[in-house]
Amino acid sequence: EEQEEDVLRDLRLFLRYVTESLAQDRRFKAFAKPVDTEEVPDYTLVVKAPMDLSTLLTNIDEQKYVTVDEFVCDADLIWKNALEYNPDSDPMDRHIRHRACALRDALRSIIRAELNEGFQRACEEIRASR
Ligand SMILES: CC(=O)c1nc(NC(=O)[C@H]2CNCCN2)sc1-c1cc(O)cc(O)c1
Repeated sequence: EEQEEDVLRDLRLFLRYVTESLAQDRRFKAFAKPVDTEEVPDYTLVVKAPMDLSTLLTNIDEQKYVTVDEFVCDADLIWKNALEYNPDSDPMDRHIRHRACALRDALRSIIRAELNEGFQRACEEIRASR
């Protein structure tokens, strides 16, 4: 009902704030858009569930997420995929891994700093009721 839609609207605002904060950080440029599988043909052989910051924003607009944890599951794919696709000692692999770990930490840090416990619980109760 109305109160639930109010909570879910606030969730979308919060998730856009988190995603835009990451998208503005120059360190995370490589994670901004889907990896171009024409340019990187072996990418889909290694990475089974691609994800990027622009796709997160689309998912938010399409009301895919009812809790912060559901959003974090998708957001975590971005850095997990990068670690998986860049396992080697190659300088470029190491460079991308450092940025993937920075994204992992920035994501958790923004959420911990800005998320109200009661609000997260209200979202989880809506998820449980559906
Ligand atoms: C995001 C990601 O996982 C990624 N990984 C890369 N790894 C490499 O290029 C390593 C792979 N091992 C052999 C030596 N090269 S490039 C790259 C990337 C960077 C962008 O600026 C945009 C984009 O779409 C993808």
